[in-house]
Amino acid sequence: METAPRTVPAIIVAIDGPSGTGKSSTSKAVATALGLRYLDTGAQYRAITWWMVENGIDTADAEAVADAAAKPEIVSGTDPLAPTITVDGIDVSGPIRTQEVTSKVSAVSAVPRVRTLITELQRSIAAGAEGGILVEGRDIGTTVLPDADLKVFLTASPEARAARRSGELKGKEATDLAATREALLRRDAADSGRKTSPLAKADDAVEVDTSDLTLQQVIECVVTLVEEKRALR
Ligand SMILES: Nc1ncnc2c1ncn2[C@@H]1O[C@H](COP(=O)(O)OP(=O)(O)OP(=O)(O)O)[C@@H](O)[C@H]1O
Ligand SMILES: Nc1ccn([C@@H]2O[C@H](COP(=O)(O)O)[C@@H](O)[C@H]2O)c(=O)n1
Repeated sequence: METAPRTVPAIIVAIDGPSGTGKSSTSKAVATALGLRYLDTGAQYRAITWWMVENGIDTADAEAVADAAAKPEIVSGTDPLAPTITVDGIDVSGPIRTQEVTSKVSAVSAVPRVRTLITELQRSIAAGAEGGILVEGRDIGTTVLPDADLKVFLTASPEARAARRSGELKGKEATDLAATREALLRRDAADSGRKTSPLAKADDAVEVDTSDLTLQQVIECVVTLVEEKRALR
């Protein structure tokens, strides 16, 4: 008797956590290893922030941001080996990483209308990912995909995160460790303190403290968690 080939059911994985805890690096590697699509939701909030700046909208004016929020068309490519992000057809993968965008993104992402629109976009991308998807951000497990099969919440000490970020910036911008640490903590405080869908750990998320783990160890840990979930389905 012929047996049908065993298909792996699509799995939805949510990875959340504060800035610099390793969400993007871990998520891309895990999605690549397991054949999942990958969505960087921070890039989407950065993209809408970039558009506001480009179009002269005061990002501190929540009403102006809300009024303009539906205008840009944001498109995310979900190949974990080459994720892409465009706004109205323009590749913004570089410009969304500037200091200016980083310093303004928390204000823009706190505007409820922005969150509603971006959350809808994220849910439609996840629903269309036939082979499963890994979505990383701040509110994926709590709000965007509360029924995700696996939720992981990455943490790391502010010192470890600042050291990692300073390592990235070396040679490009000033690498003052204390200033980097303060900037990270300021962004976390704004993201955790907003009213709508703040940065938070879902009750059913597995917390992984990455402070003393190498990136490879974190990747292996998350791969194991996904494989355990898959085995149960
Ligand atoms: N466990 C780890 N050990 C050492 N370095 C790490 C580890 N995890 C990530 N890194 C490094 O830390 C930096 C930040 O990682 P990454 O961008 O993945 O974090 P993030 O949580 O996605 O940050 P953000 O939310 O600000 O986008 C990168 O340079 C990455 O290579
Ligand atoms: N689910 C999310 C993801 C991100 N944000 C906001 O975007 C900022 C940038 O995120 P990075 O991961 O690229 O650093 C982040 O500071 C948040 O303000 C969000 O609100 N929800």
